[in-house]
Amino acid sequence: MADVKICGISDADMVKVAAEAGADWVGFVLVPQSPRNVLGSTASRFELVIDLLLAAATNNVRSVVLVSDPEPAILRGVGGTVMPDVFQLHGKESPEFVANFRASLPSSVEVWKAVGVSSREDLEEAARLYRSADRLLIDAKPPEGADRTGGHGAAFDWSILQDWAPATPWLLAGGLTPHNVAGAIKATGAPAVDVSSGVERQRGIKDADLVRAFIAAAKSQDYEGSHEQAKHMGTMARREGPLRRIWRALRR
Ligand SMILES: O=C(O)c1ccccc1NCC(=O)[C@H](O)[C@H](O)COP(=O)(O)O
Repeated sequence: MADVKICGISDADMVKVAAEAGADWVGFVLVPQSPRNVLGSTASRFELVIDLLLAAATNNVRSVVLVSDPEPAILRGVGGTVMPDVFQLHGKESPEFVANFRASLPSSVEVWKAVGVSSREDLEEAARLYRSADRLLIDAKPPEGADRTGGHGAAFDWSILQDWAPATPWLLAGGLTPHNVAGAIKATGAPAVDVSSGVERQRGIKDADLVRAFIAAAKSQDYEGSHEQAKHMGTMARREGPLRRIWRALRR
């Protein structure tokens, strides 16, 4: 069963929704250009980040702080408050930066490196360069001229992943939705998946039913349907509770 990360959450209620639906990680974006940014611009810039990290801890779901070519002050600021379970580096961080950052943290905190790919060569290069990362997040390349590196709802050609077996654990990201995630897991063998746009009702605003539907589909791996069916599935997943969901999945 694939692990699931719901990325770009910006309020504590949605942390709870994702945790109750069975998410393995919740991600918080600290990138000012992002519509999901949770980093404030004033002296209390970490206030919301701290609230979200505490909400994740309270709801027993692992937290991922996402940064992109971060200023040292941001890393020091987060690390000096409530330590997340994971730092996800989603910019042009060099292999040396990743290795040094990894070495500076306790082993209980993971460092993930996100890479945009469009070819087999990109995948192989990422696996070779970023051996020190605890996980690779394999995403689509950002569109030409984009002001941020992720969260665009764009997929890449999954066929490049065929028989790819890197030494480093990895997650599949980019353009995943409740409708395509089960197929994506089947097609690629991804051990974990990540989503942001595909569970939003409008850019930057998460939809609780789509979050539930995505997690249910990723965990059962056999769901395909329309947007409305997906939302309905999310509602049913919420009503049924985890045992009933498992029972239904086993009966299929
Ligand atoms: O989500 C953002 O706005 C974002 C901004 C800057 C750097 C990375 C960002 N997101 C990274 C993620 O982990 C997304 O979940 C990943 O790119 C997949 O996004 P999507 O295709 O929208 O599901």
